[in-house]
Amino acid sequence: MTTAQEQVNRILEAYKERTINRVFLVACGGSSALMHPSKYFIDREATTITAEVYNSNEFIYRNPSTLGSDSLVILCSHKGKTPETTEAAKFAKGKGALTVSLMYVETAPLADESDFIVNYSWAPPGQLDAHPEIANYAILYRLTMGLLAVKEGNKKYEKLVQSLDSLSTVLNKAKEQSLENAKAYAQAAKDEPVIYTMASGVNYGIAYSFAICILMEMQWKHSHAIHAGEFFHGPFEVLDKDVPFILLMGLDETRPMEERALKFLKEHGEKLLILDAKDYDMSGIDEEMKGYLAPLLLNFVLRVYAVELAAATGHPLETRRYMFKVPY
Ligand SMILES: O=P(O)(O)OC[C@H]1O[C@](O)(CO)[C@@H](O)[C@@H]1O
Repeated sequence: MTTAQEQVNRILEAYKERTINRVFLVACGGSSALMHPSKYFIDREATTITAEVYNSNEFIYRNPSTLGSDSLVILCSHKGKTPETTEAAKFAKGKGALTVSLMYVETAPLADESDFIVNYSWAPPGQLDAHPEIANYAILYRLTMGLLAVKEGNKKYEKLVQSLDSLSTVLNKAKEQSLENAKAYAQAAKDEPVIYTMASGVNYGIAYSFAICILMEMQWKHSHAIHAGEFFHGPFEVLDKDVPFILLMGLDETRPMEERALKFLKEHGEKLLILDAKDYDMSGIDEEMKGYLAPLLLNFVLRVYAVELAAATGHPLETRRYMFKVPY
């Protein structure tokens, strides 16, 4: 097997051979959540290229009229077996798009329907990946920052590659710093029937994945990922001293929205978990990359909390009643 970096390099070469003016980021569930930071990056930095995040099934039903030979479609599925995502790759290829699929296995139905694949590194929740610099979030940034480097001369790709060398150290320190707090939080929150998550900008996808994958899928707790700007347009009405909220504070341009939500949460709520990227040591990460890489840090820290929550609830993260068990 070639290394993920070699696979990425080949894809960056392939970008040079074609016109690309639109990126579709297509996946389901947790794999969809991890596409959001890359859309944020393209929205902020690209001058000629746009990006959209689609659920795989909706991508086919909605059938965007701009999907065609000038499109890059990036798909992701952990084991490359989610049927909607394989169908979406086939659909995109049929429209003439360049299809690139991420998965952590070497062979899978999704690979068969894609022009290129990247095999990313993967570790179970809360465990430090031996190679976080080539885990899924990092690969997505390599592919999207690499795209803007190739097509628009954007300089962030080099800064990304250098910064990713320090990611392992950053995450290691974050785990040490979080473990005791995570254990205490898990004891306090284990019997809560509902926990809301909130974030904005580059971190919204992280809040979404913690709500739908960790709390709902893996802990069977009610949840909803609330956008920090949308909080004031409905959701804040449920806030009270006994309603738990998790707020992610990032380092990106939308942080003022999270700060506004924090102020209100502190005034009217009590059961709050605030995870602020500012509180972690991000030495080695380029200043210009800290905002973009904060979701990788916060996502990892949240997984440390997830492991402790599962231990406290006695509900293993692997337990499912429907997923992969009944027809759907
Ligand atoms: O397509 P993937 O990434 O293999 O996803 C399969 C499942 O894994 C999750 O991402 C997390 O368990 C779910 O949301 C999804 O249904």
